[in-house]
Amino acid sequence: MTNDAIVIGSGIGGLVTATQLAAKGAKVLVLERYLIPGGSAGYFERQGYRFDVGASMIFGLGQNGTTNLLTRALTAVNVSQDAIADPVQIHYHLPQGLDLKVDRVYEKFLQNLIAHFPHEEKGIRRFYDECQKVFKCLNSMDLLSLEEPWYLLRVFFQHPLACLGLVKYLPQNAGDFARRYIKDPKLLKFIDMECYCWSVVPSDMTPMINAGMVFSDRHYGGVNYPKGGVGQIAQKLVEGLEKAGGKIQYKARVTKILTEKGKAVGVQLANGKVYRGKRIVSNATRWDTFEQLLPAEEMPLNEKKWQQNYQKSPSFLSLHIGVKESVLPVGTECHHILLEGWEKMTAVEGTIFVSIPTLLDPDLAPSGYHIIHAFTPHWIDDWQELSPSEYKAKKEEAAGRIIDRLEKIFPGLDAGLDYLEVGTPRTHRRFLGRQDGSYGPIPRRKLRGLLKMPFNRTAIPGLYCVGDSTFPGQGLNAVAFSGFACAHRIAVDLGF
Ligand SMILES: NC(=O)c1ccc[n+]([C@@H]2O[C@H](COP(=O)([O-])OP(=O)(O)OC[C@H]3O[C@@H](n4cnc5c(N)ncnc54)[C@H](O)[C@@H]3O)[C@@H](O)[C@H]2O)c1
Ligand SMILES: CC(C)=CCC/C(C)=C/C=C/C(C)=C/C=C/C(C)=C/C=C/C=C(C)/C=C/C=C(C)/C=C/C=C(\C)CCC=C(C)C
Repeated sequence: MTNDAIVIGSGIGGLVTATQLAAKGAKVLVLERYLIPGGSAGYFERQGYRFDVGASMIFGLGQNGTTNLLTRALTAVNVSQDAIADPVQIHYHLPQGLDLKVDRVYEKFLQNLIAHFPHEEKGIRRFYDECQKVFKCLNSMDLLSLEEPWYLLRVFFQHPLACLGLVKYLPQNAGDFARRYIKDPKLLKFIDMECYCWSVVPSDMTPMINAGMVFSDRHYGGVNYPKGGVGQIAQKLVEGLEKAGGKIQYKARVTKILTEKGKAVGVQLANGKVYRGKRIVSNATRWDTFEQLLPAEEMPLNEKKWQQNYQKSPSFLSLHIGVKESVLPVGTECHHILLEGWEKMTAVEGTIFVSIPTLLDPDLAPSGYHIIHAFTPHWIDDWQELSPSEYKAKKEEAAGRIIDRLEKIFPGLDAGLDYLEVGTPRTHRRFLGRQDGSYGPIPRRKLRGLLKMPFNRTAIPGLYCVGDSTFPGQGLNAVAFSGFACAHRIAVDLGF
């Protein structure tokens, strides 16, 4: 029997699409090139440590509202994931002595920020309260496919004010609101960093809808770490997928999307095997989908336009560190951002991101040790055409520079090292299957909010895209939304 849907890739976007469809009774096959599911939300194990490969700050595992999309995706296929609440989203170590913690409690966070900028109290409250308005609109309604007119009609009648609110915010960026309410240049730099650390662009280019989600959900459902590591989310989704009758194959690299009379009808694997499906879903990036899996010279016009609007963000240099527990004083927070000069915020090796998951789940490391995952932006071009010894030496030098800088917040780090593995943009390309190891698409210039971000259907009938190069972009909870929307649209198209 032909598959109802074939999903290329088992990132969170692909798995949410697959589980949603399987839960509705569709026959689903997921094809994953790697050995385990999860993509950027995967993991690897070395010497008793379980390291997260990418995603480390997890939204969407809350219990209430409608925006807890990871919890909802798991529940839909009768599985669940224990989550550990993170009391502080980020501890910022920023230039000009701006040392600040983003507390889970909204008012406490505002007070911490206002203490640094008492003259801007009004502006601070107006900006973050505006973000809360976006979130309240989203968190009041079922989140499904915006390409499905009956759904739009239904939510509009159920929640007219929330819908009109979202229509207002869709074409706007967070920076537009920040500059309207706030004047202090240092505070505006801080708002840029608040956006940059998850959207990889400053506030002027960060869609207001996404800022509303992140800046509010962290105080609502909160940032929660999945017990057992980030990789557990994908493992659980696969368990649910299989319970619901869906299938997944690993080491199954799709090299071609097959079309007949312009319609997507199946896929071909690297080993030549062909699978046919009524609908094909690509969880590979749009660049991979339209340049590698389909003939680049036949790229649809709207994809060319998308590439004119969005470019690949840099990749990351990642240090996966095992360290003696004595290096981290009691009370250290799980996530840190380090930047010494504002002008370096978006530069290569400018901002350093740090995640220490063992502070929340000690079982991820041998007893007496912690995991520190430190990462900083890097472009693949700087890592190409190196001999193996040059590559190794370049990794060691870069790791040395990062560790030196981290000594400022974790004195004794170097002396306390137990394990170090360095990942480069090449590592991300190879193991996560992402073109140039990119973290995802970023606007080439200031765009109108999310208006230019495509939904799931593509110009090729029968082919859908899901994941971070579809609306609303990067983030596990964001790609989970894209998965819900994609499955909804396909289910309607197939009459489920
Ligand atoms: N929160 C964080 O700290 C953080 C950090 C890094 C990444 N992320 C997020 O993770 C999300 C990624 O989710 P996603 O769903 O878009 O995708 P993904 O990139 O995680 O997963 C895509 C999957 O498709 C597979 N794949 C790619 N090409 C294939 C092919 N030809 N054949 C078979 N399999 C193939 C890959 O191996 C991978 O498993 C992004 O939104 C990113 O922002 C978050
Ligand atoms: C009817 C009418 C008239 C109308 C209608 C309208 C409507 C309905 C609309 C709607 C819309 C919607 C639904 C939307 C949605 C959205 C969403 C869901 C969104 C989401 C988002 C999310 C996000 C963005 C997230 C993100 C996150 C991230 C990215 C994170 C990351 C992180 C990192 C990287 C960090 C790290 C750090 C350290 C470590 C320190």
